Amino acid sequence: MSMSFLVKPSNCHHLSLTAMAMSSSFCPHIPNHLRSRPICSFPTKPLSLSLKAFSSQPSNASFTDELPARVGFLGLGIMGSPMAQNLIKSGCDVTVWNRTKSKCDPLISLGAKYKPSPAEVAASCDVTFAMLADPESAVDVALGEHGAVSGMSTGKGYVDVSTVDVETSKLINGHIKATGALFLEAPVSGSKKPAEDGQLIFLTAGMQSCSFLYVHILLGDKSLYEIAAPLLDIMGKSRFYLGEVGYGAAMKLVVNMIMGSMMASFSEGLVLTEKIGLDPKVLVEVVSQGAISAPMYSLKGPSMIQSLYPTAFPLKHQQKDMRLALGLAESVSQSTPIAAAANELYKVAKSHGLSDEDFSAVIEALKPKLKH
Ligand SMILES: NC(=O)C1=CN([C@@H]2O[C@H](COP(=O)(O)OP(=O)(O)OC[C@H]3O[C@@H](n4cnc5c(N)ncnc54)[C@H](OP(=O)(O)O)[C@@H]3O)[C@@H](O)[C@H]2O)C=CC1
Ligand SMILES: O=CC(=O)O
Repeated sequence: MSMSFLVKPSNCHHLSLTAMAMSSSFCPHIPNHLRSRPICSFPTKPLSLSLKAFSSQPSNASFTDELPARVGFLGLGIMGSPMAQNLIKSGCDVTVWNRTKSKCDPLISLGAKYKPSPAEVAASCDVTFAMLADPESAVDVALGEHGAVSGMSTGKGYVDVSTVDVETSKLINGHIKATGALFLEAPVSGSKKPAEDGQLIFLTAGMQSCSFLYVHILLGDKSLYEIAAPLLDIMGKSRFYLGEVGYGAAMKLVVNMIMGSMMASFSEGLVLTEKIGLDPKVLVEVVSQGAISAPMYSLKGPSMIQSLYPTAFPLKHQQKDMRLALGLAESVSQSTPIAAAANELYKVAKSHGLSDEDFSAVIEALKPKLKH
């Protein structure tokens, strides 16, 4: 039997841990030069076990009223821009960076500072957020040349809110913590509108594990979660702390695996309704009144019927999440046949040039004539 504890280390002797680097070796996007580096440091003695049982729970309480003085934001796409905007509007001192510099301009007009690299943002801020497209870009921005890690040091924190796989999150965690800084993974549930409205749901985790015989010990504390809490509360409506790094990423992938399958199934219902001569608008109405009602169907159904897919959540990201969720299921030999079938539909949609449309464009993969 394995048990989990929160461990509060009271001393800071550091130990390089290569096991995590090895665990990342099956991650094809991880650059070779990072695979062999010792990537993780953590306090080793004395391990003063506080023995507080590990738990996951939603929280709405703020741990502190104080906002971190300087906040960095890397990645200003559909999600990153409104999230950073909400921080600026709430009075935070925000410094931004984006690969395509022009996306920084609207935020600079709102009062944000600009630095020309992730390293310089991290070096000039107390807490730096990253909202990148996928595992490859999250690794590039954190660990690449002039990446955020080069600007991190003791007393700083890095919060990765991108949707990535468990191995990527652990890899970035290891490199950030090796600088003496703190790491929190905090992917979000909620799309463009919830990001604009400050209504996101954060799925966070920041500890790391170590096994002694049959005892599974969690190392680290929740301090970055507590420091970042007021910022998360500006951008979101709720936050969950799920313990060990990887559980936030995994929860997000499970949620999006369900969402991707739901959208594929809804798409089949809409095209079948139309084909048999029923009005798909009525289907949307019927669904909205019953037990399978979901905001997503009511929100996206009417535009799907008109073959319109204004992008809130790009289809390429939904397919990425299906792929990563299937990998997660594979890692524990769990059968997920519905998600696997849905993933095929997203792949077909991508092959027809629908990657940058909203993920509801997956319905086009079911039509004899594709929109594009
Ligand atoms: N949109 C949504 O509804 C939601 C998205 N998510 C997740 O949030 C993350 C961001 O999504 P979203 O904002 O929609 O995506 P976008 O595609 O709009 O933005 C992606 C961001 O990543 C940057 N980027 C991509 N590749 C690289 C790279 N190689 N190096 C540096 N920067 C790079 C882009 O920079 P550039 O501008 O230069 O291209 C951009 O800032 C994804 O992981 C997604 O799965 C989570 C919840 C909801
Ligand atoms: O990841 C997408 C979302 O809507 O959540």
